[in-house]
Amino acid sequence: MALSVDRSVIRDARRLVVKVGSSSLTSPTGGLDGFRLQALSTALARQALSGVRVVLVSSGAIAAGMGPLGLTRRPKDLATQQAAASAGQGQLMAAYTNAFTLHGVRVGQVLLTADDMHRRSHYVNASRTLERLLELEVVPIINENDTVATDEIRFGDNDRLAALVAHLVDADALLLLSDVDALYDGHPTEPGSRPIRTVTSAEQIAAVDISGAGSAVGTGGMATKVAAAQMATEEGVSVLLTSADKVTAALSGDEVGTLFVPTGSKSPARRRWLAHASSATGRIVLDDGAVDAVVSHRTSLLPVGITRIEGRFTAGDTVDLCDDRGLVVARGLVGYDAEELRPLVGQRLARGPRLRNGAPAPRPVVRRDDLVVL
Ligand SMILES: Nc1ncnc2c1ncn2[C@@H]1O[C@H](COP(=O)(O)OP(=O)(O)O)[C@@H](O)[C@H]1O
Ligand SMILES: N[C@@H](CCC(=O)OP(=O)(O)O)C(=O)O
Repeated sequence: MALSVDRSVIRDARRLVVKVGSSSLTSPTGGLDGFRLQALSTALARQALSGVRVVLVSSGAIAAGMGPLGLTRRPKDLATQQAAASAGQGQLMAAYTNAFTLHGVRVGQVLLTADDMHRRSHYVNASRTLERLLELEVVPIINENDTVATDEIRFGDNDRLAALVAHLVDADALLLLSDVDALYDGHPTEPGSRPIRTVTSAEQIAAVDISGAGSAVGTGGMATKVAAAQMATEEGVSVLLTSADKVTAALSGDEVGTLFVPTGSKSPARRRWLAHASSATGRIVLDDGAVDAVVSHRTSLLPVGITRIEGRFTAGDTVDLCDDRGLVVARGLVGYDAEELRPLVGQRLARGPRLRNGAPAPRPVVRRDDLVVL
């Protein structure tokens, strides 16, 4: 696959997801910075008016809610974060609605929790809604539904959410806008740190220090941005990371920021969901023969290859398929309830489609079309 390392892929993207972090929308004392939000909205409205399908993933609800709640620092406990998000999300959407409306562009609020991605039916529903908004030439503005997201069902950060949205809407490109203009080969505050212009593989930046704390109002930090870029590029999406004040240059394809080049090609939507958005409710341990069959030959998983099952899953759930050392080698939709499958574990098939006791051969535990090798 020819490596496209120039930024025209961002300029020419017909479907573009843009993620903007809290630090790029708020003033140093917290609260929304109307000027910065307006500047971003103008750039994105112009892109939308040129015919590009734009989806905005915007942080900033918690930061926007700090002022009204009299908070001078980002709250650390979940309940106060949720209260701040509740007070701030409305302000965030009001500001975006006014800013985009100045350009005659309509926006729509979409709040998601990780559960909306984990459940296949919810994922398909979110995809359908976003598709309809784009057809109606509305710019969807997405944020995590912080007010109802509990620890178990949080995305945790909008960088990961943005990568999942890029999969969901079949984006050509993902633009990550932050308070730093690129990924640096060391913490940007360290003397001698230099921007990395192009990333072609995870190995290339494995040694880069991205652990440094993010902004006072942010959640993700650089680690979540790199993880999001890798999740997107695995599925053929080009990713550009730069600062929000460079959005116009980025959308023009100028040589700004760090470009993460696609490392894989787009897989079918169902496999994309299985590999990145689904969440396993159980584990099935395979013997070596079954691992080879599933991983190397992409066959369905039959009871005979199973040595153990863990968890209380039901038919249709997502389960992890592991080898005997516990390494997850694949993920798939299981065709049995755990209690129904337990007695069949290890069952040897007689020759042909019958068990030794003459009973008809059981249906596959995970059909080949319902599994993805990780
Ligand atoms: N190697 C690195 N290159 C660039 N920035 C880094 C690096 N390591 C840590 N950072 C920090 O990550 C921060 C961006 O994360 P964050 O503050 O959460 O932004 P946002 O609010 O946009 O999500 C930068 O401000 C920077 O201080
Ligand atoms: N949903 C949260 C954003 C969480 C988040 O990822 O923030 P950031 O690291 O600034 O992108 C909010 O709106 O404040």
